[in-house]
Amino acid sequence: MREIVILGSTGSIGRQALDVIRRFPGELRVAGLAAGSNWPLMAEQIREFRPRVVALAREEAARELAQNLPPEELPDIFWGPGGLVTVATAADSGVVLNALTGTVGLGPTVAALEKGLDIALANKETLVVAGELVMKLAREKGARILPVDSEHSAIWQCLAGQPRNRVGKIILTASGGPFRKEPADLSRVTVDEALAHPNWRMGKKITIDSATLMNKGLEVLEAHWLFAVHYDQIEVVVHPQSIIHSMVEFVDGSVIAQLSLPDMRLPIQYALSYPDRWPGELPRVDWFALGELTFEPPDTNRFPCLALAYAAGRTGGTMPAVLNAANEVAVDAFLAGEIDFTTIPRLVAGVMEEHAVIYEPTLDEILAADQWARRAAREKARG
Ligand SMILES: NC(=O)C1=CN([C@@H]2O[C@H](COP(=O)(O)OP(=O)(O)OC[C@H]3O[C@@H](n4cnc5c(N)ncnc54)[C@H](OP(=O)(O)O)[C@@H]3O)[C@@H](O)[C@H]2O)C=CC1
Ligand SMILES: CC(=O)[C@@H](O)[C@H](O)COP(=O)(O)O
Ligand SMILES: [Mn+2]
Repeated sequence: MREIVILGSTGSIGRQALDVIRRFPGELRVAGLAAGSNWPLMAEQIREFRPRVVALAREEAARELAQNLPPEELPDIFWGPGGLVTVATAADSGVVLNALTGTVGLGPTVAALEKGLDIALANKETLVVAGELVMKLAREKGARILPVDSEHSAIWQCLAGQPRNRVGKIILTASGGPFRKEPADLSRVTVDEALAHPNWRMGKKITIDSATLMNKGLEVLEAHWLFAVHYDQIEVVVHPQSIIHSMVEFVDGSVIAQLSLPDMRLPIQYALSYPDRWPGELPRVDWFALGELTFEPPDTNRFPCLALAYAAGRTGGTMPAVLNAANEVAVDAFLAGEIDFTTIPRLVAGVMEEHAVIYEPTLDEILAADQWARRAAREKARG
């Protein structure tokens, strides 16, 4: 029986992970859960999955949770960043699934790795912000980082059994988002339009990132760290159907791709079953109903965030943390109706231009750069 801790259990990935666990009661059991403010859903999850330990973002939410569960069903309840770390390190073995959104995912990832625990990583911001430190820590502690992001799960599967020094390039597929072709003027798109992803139902932050193509940019950095490939070896190809989740081209010109219907339960399940594959009833590709699979280059004039992410990755040091933090603030401001869609890349670029990069930063220097970028981005968002 594999013990699973889920950080972000009330979110899109967290809920789908619990659905996977529900399907494999003989293989997986929930040891701990953590979430932000959604205590009513957390209460339901506790009743069904009986974790030993849980955490919420704030003390008031934790109190509400405790008051709304019968004493015999009460797990140990914690809160705040410390609570996240307590839950992340609650098991002595098994897998910690990090499905938190944003930089808040970094602290518990580091804590779990320090303890030598394997991480199933959906929270791409962890690697964007501190990829070098996180990968080094995982190597030192003998812990595995199991990719959950669909593209990185695909690449991981394509690389299985292949010589790592024979990779020519990684081809990251992108849906292109809801504004791939239109409208011509992106400054007037609404929040609802930006949240209408053509293929995936996800949390708000990643859905806006998909619409700006920042999601693909963050995934370029994530691939760089996970698979130790240079930025010149990572190509983004727009594939609007989201059936091919990514590909690897080897030095002899052969290309291996991973295909499936767009359903995150598959990469989640693979990370939790690895190195095995478990039989299941997730929807299958119907080849004759599929229609065309098409490919086109990304338009970086229309979507400058992709180029900004490559630039931040190539610069290195604290720049990726600044890119990520400025983007988090910009996305929040767009969702709150404070800035328009085209201001997101302009704001991120402006903050990056003002940043004095620290190379080979410590974790504290990365966190300080993150805080600086948030302040700078908030000022710009206020105009
Ligand atoms: N959704 C998807 O299909 C995919 C997501 N990813 C990545 O996975 C991660 C999660 O995405 P997604 O599931 O869509 O996001 P959601 O917004 O749906 O869920 C985020 C989760 O994090 C919790 N959370 C937020 N802030 C805090 C905090 N301060 N302390 C504790 N918990 C907190 C939320 O709790 P609450 O709701 O209770 O506030 C929620 O459980 C992101 O990094 C995303 O980029 C990657 C590939 C696909
Ligand atoms: C499901 C998943 O992994 C998302 O990151 C997805 O890739 C978003 O789609 P885009 O290709 O539009 O960014
Ligand atoms: Mn992805």
